[in-house]
Amino acid sequence: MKHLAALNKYFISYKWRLILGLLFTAISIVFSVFQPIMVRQIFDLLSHNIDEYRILAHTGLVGIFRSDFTHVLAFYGISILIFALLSGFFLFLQRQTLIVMSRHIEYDLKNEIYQHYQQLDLNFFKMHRTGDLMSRITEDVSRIRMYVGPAIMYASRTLFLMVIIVYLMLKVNPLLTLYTISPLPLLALTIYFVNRVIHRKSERIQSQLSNITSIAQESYSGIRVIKSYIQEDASTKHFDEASEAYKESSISLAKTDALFQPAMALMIGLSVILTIFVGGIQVIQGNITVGNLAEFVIYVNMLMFPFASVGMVATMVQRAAASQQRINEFLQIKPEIVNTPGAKSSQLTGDIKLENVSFTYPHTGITAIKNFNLHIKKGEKVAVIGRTGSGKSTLAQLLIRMYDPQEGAVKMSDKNIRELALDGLREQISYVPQDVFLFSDTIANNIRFGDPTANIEKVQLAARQASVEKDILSFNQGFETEIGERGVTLSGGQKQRISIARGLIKNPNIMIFDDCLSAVDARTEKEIIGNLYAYLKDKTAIIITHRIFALFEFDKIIVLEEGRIVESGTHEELLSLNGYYSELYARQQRNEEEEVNS
Ligand SMILES: Nc1ncnc2c1ncn2[C@@H]1O[C@H](COP(=O)(O)OP(=O)(O)OP(=O)(O)O)[C@@H](O)[C@H]1O
Repeated sequence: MKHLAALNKYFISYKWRLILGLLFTAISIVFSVFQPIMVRQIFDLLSHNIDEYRILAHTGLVGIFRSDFTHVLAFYGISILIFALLSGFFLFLQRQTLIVMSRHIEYDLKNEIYQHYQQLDLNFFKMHRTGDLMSRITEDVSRIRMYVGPAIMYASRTLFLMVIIVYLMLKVNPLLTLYTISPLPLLALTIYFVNRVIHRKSERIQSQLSNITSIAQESYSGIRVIKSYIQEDASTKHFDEASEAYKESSISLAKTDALFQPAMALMIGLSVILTIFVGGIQVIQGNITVGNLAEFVIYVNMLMFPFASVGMVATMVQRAAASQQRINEFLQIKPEIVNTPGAKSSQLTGDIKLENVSFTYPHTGITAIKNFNLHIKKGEKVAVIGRTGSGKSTLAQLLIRMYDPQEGAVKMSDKNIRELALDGLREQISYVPQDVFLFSDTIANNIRFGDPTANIEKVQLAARQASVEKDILSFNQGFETEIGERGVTLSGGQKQRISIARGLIKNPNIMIFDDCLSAVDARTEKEIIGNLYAYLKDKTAIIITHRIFALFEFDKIIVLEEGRIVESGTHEELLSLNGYYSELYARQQRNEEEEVNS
């Protein structure tokens, strides 16, 4: 329960809605208890006057009596209707305040979690599954909403109703009150336990449903692999099994659900019988009137649902507490990569130094960069080459401060990047990652992601520089073509070049390309490199690659192995070393010759 205290700040910011909601609840209940009081008065009026009516029945006065009585009954009927309308109106206002408040809190909480996710660093995302992140922002927040809305509404209604009705009942007859309300706690308890069973079954169904969804999703995205390995039947069988389990659980839940309403009706019936039985004796003994008995029967009915909701509210609160605990776990995680106190933005010229840098991935213990020293001067073009897993991408991640090294310093324009404002640093570096990620949006907007203020001419220029403009114009809708699930499927090379265009449009002083030409053919690669020459003229560029770009004149080429620089120099210098670089170059030359010959 203590976890729910985290929500108090929302109750404080929506205090007026909460207070008004509770006030409307109380007013609606006050109007609703007029109905049993009036019914009692009608019954009493009837039973007092019935003898008089019998006496007058054979005289001419009966007509006058009947017409007067009809007027009285009509008055009561209209009054009951007016009070019911007033009670309903305030019930409407109660929902408008409390339920609307719960929607606002749901919205704020989702935003708070989403914003927090945006602040957290890569390490957090490596350590938690996407499904887990999603379920906390969707399912857990929905459960919190049930607590901040319906649970508060039902609980306050039950409380007000109980206080008022029990007070009115006690005024009439304490003994009958005791008999009437004694089955109610039992009802609340029964509903609580039935609800727990329903909840447990629903949880199982929910997880089976998400299992079915992921099986389906995986098989749609992997449909080419499934078809080429002729695994359609196996895939269908897998889906069938998951569906069967889901069906069984759903039927079992339906059975429990079917018990719920009859159990409630039985409880209400038993309470009404008890009230009529004990109340009837009290009427015969002259302790209460027939009107009181009718009044009590209505009270019992009025108390039933609120009491049944006590069980539901208890379950809602328990579930919300568990969800809030899960949400708090994430909200309490502090990002590790943050602005250090006094961090300032500073203009970066493109001078980069790595001094004795060592970096170990915290959750795997893999040391990807070891005692690394490198100086890249302003405007230099540097190629980083090395076997897979040698630490090339890690080096790029350290430069844009996705991680902080455990030892040594990364300096830009002679300032440790830890002392620079994080946004300012990342704004001045364009990083084109190895794994292309494009959003389900238009091509233009995907490129514009690098510079949201860019006009279409700038977008077109970036696409031209990345040698993808022709491809884009070949689509019917050109730059406005939607990509992603519902749009055009792009080839691997097209995606890579759009990703490059996104990096180029940003136009900063420092560019990092992380193996982002692997999916383009040799001719396109030459074209892009030709364009890049002019573009990168005054910029510092780090090009991580598996392939040697002999055409590009790098100021420096470094070869990494197990997180260390093992070779460094110009193209000619490295060739003369007869090491990894010259071996890679010879292999590449052979492949190219074979391609030409074939
Ligand atoms: N996020 C991560 N968490 C833990 N270990 C990682 C992570 N990323 C990379 N590593 C490990 O660090 C080492 C260096 O990886 P890195 O991605 O920097 O190599 P790379 O040279 O870029 O490889 P490739 O050319 O295949 O992209 C590898 O052993 C890899 O398994």
